[in-house]
Amino acid sequence: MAASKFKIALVQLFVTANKSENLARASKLISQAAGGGANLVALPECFNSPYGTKYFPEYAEKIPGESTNMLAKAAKDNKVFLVGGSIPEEDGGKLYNTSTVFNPEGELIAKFRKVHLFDIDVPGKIRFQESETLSPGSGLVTFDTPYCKVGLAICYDIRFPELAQIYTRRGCKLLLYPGAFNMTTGPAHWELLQRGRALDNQLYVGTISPARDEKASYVAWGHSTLVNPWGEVVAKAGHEEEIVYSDVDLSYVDEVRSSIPTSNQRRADIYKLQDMSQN
Ligand SMILES: O=C(O)CCC(=O)C(=O)O
Repeated sequence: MAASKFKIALVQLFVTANKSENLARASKLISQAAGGGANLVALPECFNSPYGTKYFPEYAEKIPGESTNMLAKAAKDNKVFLVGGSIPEEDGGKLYNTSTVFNPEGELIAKFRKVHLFDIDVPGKIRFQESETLSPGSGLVTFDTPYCKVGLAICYDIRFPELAQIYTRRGCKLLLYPGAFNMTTGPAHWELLQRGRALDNQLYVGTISPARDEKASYVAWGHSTLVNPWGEVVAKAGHEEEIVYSDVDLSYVDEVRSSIPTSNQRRADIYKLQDMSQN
C-alpha cells in the first residue's frame, strides 16, 4: 500500500547570474533538504539563471546538459524525488522554459515545457513578454511517486484552472508549480491562485520561487508555499533563501474530498472539461 504521508522540501534558492554558482548552491541545498528528511525536493523556476527574456538564449541548454546532469546526480546521491524547478532549454533551434523531474535512482521521469507563456502588460507596473524568446510547450505532464501522482506546471500556468482540473482528473493529489511572481502580481495573486487551485481541486499545491534579489532586473516575490486541500497555507517562506518543509498527508485529500464531494457533483449535462493533451 502506498505511504499516506511524505515530506516535501521547497528550496527557495537565491539565484545569481553565475550559472556554476547556482548549480553548486542548488546541489548543496538539495542535500540539506534530504538531510532534513524530505522525500521530494523541489527547486524554483529558472534556478540556474536570472529570469528575463534576454537571459534565456544565453543560459539555454540541451537536455541532458550541465544543469540536468547535476540534478540527476543530486537526486541519486540523496535518494530523493527531485523536481528541478525549470531551466531555459534549447531544442531544435527553439527555446523553452522546461522543468525536469528525477527519481531517487537519478533517472529522468518527466519533462514539462511551460504551456502558457508569461506575456502581460500591466500599465505603469510591469510588462513582460516571455514569447519574445521562448516557445510554449504542447503537452501536460504528471509523474508517479510511491506516495501519489503529481502534476507539474510552471508559474503563469497556475492562472489556468483547466490545467489543474485535468491533472486532478488524471489522479493527482499534489500539484507543483515552480514559479517566480514579481513585486506587482506577487502580493496580489500568488497566494490567492494557489489557494484557489488547491480548494477547487481538493489537493495539495506547492509553489517554489527563487529568493528575492532586489538588485535583479526581475525582482521575484519569493514566498514559496504549500497549501492543503482545505485551501489553508500550511508552510510559507519569507523572501530570502530558505528551505520550507512540510508533511503532505494524502489521507487528508481523501477526507476533504469525501466531506465535500464536488468531484461527484459536477453537471456533465451542462458543462464539460476536455483533456486534449497527448501526454
Ligand atoms: O502570473 C504572474 O503574475 C507571474 C508569472 C511569471 O512570473 C512567470 O510565468 O514566470
